[in-house]
Parts: sequence; structure tokens; C-alpha cells
Amino acid sequence: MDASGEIAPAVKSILAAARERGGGDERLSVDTRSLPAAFAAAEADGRVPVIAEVKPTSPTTDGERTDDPVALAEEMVAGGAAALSVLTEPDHFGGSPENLRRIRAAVDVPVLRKDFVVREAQLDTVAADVVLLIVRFLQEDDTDDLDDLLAAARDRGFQVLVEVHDGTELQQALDAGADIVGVNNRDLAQLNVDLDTFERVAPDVPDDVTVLAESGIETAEDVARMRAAGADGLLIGSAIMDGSVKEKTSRLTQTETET
Ligand SMILES: O=C(O)c1ccccc1NCC(=O)[C@H](O)[C@H](O)COP(=O)(O)O
Repeated sequence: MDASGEIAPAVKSILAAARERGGGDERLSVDTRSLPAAFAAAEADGRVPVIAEVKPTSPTTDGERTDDPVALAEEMVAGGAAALSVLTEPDHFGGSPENLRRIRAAVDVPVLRKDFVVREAQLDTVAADVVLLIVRFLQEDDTDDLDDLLAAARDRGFQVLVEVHDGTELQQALDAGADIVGVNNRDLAQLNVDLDTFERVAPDVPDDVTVLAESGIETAEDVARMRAAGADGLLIGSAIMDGSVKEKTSRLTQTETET
């Protein structure tokens, strides 16, 4: 299926760049830090399980954050982030595999590689604890299938976050055997964000699957809303990258302990 006619120009450009990108020279074998265990530790500690994202820029952000990514990551952990997400996409998000390598060496929480992986060899670009596979992108021409990529990632030892946007994609993720699912509130067709998306899709996620709410979470009210709808964890980028990263992370991870 080629759905590229339905998606926003910025996303078509992301996908075109992803198709062109090479992979690693050698097949990786990774020894990972458990994401569910990190979420459980945060819960036990009274923190909302948040994956804070080192996201220097994006197609929907003005400007670029040029601070040292390792310093930003350390501030996120100091602010209570259970895990980190690091953009490695260079062309549209200002990320790099080197950022991830340095950050993962500097922190002890699980690190998600945030990129648009469409072929098996791209899994070998850099070691991470979790890799992202986006169902929508893996329905396009010239990409590997979700099932094959999920198996290839697990063979290398990665935990896999499978991202969906609606009930049909959720079913595809579950059929493929996903055990960590992210519901993206950002629609990759129009790039608009709607927190209703998570509330619509999350009730159909089985209890034994870890479910994340992704994108558009900015306030304590948004955190409470996603948690009430069943989110085991939250993926937050822009709201944390805007201003004091430690303070923003702390504000969003401490919402359930405030009186
Ligand atoms: O963030 C974008 O502008 C974007 C544009 C096109 C495709 C994907 C995009 N974002 C990917 C993400 O999933 C987010 O970085 C992540 O969920 C955090 O979202 P937010 O908290 O809204 O920054």
C-alpha cells in the first residue's frame, strides 16, 4: 500500500529521507534496560512515568534548541523522567545517532531511539534500549513490514515501541505481537494534535500491553487526562524542551503527588 498521497508534505519528506538513509555496518546485539521496570520504579516513587524527549527541533516547532544534548538529558533525569527518548533523525529533527550514544553512556535510565526506521539494516545504526516502529510508515512502498521489523528488532535484543494512531493500526500492532504500544495524538496526515485520540484508542489495548500516550501533552491537566484514560506512561517532547528542562520535567512528573 502507498498511503503517501494522504500525508502532510513534511511527513512525506521525512519518509523520503528515511528510505534513503543507510544502516549500520554490523548487526547489533543490545543489552537493554527494561522500560516497564523503569515505569514501575517511577510509580513506586510517586512519579508519573514520563519518557522525556530530547528533540532539538521538528517540523512543527519554531527554532532549534542547540544546548548540549547530554546536559539536557541529565536535567530530564534530575527532573524525574523515568526514561528518555532521543531523536536520531538528522534532517527534520536536528538529531543524531551520536547524541543517543553519548546520552545513553551518561544516564542509567532506558533510552528510546526516536527515528523513522523503515528497513532492517537501520536497526543497526546505534544501540538503544527501545526502538520505535510506526505502523503507518510501515504500510508504505519500499519499507519492510511491521512483523519482520519487530522480529528483527527483538532478535537484536531491543524492546520495541509500536506506534499507532487509530483502532485499525492498534489491531495491526497487536496482531504483530506488540507488547509496548504508543498511541500518537499527532495525526501524521495533517500534523494536528488531538488528545481525544488516546481516549478513543486506549480502551482497546489489552491489560497486559504497556500503553503510552504520545504527543501534545503540555500541562498537569493533560497528564491527568491521559492517565485517567489508561496511560501507563507518557512521551513528552516539546513541552519539556521549551524553557527550563529540569523544571518542566519535574512539573509534569510530580502531578500525582501534589495536593
Ligand atoms: O513533532 C513533530 O513535529 C512531528 C512531525 C512529523 C512527524 C512526527 C513528529 N513528531 C514525532 C513525535 O512522535 C513526537 O516527537 C513525540 O510524540 C513528542 O511529541 P510532543 O510532546 O508533542 O513534542
